[in-house]
Amino acid sequence: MSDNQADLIVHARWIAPVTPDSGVLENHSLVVIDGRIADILPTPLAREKWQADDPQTLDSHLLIPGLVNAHTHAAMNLLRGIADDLPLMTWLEKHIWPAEGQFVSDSFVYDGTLLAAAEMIRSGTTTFADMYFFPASAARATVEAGLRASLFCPVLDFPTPMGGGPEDYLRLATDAMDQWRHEPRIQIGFGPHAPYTVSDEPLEKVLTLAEELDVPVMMHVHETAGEIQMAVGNTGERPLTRLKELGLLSPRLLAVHMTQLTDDEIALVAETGTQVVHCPESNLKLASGFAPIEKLRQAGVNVALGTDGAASNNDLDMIGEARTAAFLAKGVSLQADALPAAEVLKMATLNGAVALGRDSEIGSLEIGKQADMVAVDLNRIETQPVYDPVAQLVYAASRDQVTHSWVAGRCLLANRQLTTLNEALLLKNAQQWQQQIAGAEQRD
Ligand SMILES: CSC[C@H]1O[C@@H](n2cnc3c(O)ncnc32)[C@H](O)[C@@H]1O
Ligand SMILES: [Zn+2]
Repeated sequence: MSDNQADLIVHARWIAPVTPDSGVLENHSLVVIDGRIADILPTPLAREKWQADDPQTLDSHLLIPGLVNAHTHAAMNLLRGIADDLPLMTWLEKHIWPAEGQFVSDSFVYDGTLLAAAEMIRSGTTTFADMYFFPASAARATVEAGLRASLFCPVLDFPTPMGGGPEDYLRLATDAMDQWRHEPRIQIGFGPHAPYTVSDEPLEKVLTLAEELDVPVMMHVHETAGEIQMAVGNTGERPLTRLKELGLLSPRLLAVHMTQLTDDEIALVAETGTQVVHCPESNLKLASGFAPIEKLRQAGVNVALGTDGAASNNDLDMIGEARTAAFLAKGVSLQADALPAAEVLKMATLNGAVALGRDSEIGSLEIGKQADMVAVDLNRIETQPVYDPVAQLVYAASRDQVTHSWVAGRCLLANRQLTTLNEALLLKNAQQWQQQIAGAEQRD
């Protein structure tokens, strides 16, 4: 027996490390020490070289890097189904913003983020990028769930339950950065909502602070044709031109949606190294348009994948989102080879980590990186037989096939059981919020 003691060993039927030249490894094992990947090697060798108290043998499973949901509004899980089948601005102005104005609070965000965390863990996400109110409550929920998050603090021109205006929002954001700077699983950034809700002066302050503090910035950009028409009507300029003039286009910016792009704008996004986050299901459901993903990729832009919030998607299922992204890219480009399965898996993992500036730690399964990974059982009627495990994951598997999840080597899902969260309590809280919110809607 070997004297190389590991904290965790996973013997997997397949491992997709999402590294440039490794493809899919068959009958390999992944070894974890102190939360990091210490070794990846053929299982017979691993059995000789390493030992662990409770090795996991997952002999019909594909092990992948934890999925990185690069854009969501986690607490909006409590608003799932409140307003459907509407275009963006009607949805926001007539339903979502009034509901948020009435109900969003510290406890709403804490309970909503915990509910979302459970859904994310059960569907293979280990890191999420969130843009929502009361980020300190979201951070508390994230730490309790054991997930990793990049929390983008809102900045808007107008008052909300969280603050009276830009000065408040900027102060709250820098306070949150200070408060969470010692928690390695939490990253805090700035989240100016959109070009149509944030004026030039606060955007200039966001840029100065983001550069000074070296943090990322996330913004909804070019989500609909209406957004462009409104900006051109009011200022004569398209929003992306304005952001360029303000100096915001850079690798620090995660531009979410980007469904309306000219070829020149695609070149500009590529030149400036701006990150794009694609949310195909939200764009489809709100009838916002289609992001030209294949053109962006061909231009060398890093494209990550996000679900957006559960009130516009209506789920936080990154496996489903990956399938939609692949099909949509093929449909929009009329090229069947657009966004192949391995590329879309990279978009859902490593590209998200790159967009968040966290790829030295997460996004792929490599020695030295954090042991953030999930196992998907392919031994189901729906995914047998297996010729290509990554194609099976993207084109045929469902999120309920995610059996195990680990963040920094800590198990958050074991045989589909949540280990950090109390499912019964989450359900009870969700139902209580529904009664309160639906009751108020009836009285209005
Ligand atoms: C400033 S906190 C986030 C803010 O964004 C709203 N929101 C959710 N989804 C979208 C979307 O697709 N486009 C624009 N704004 C969105 C959310 O309700 C919060 O108010
Ligand atoms: Zn959004």
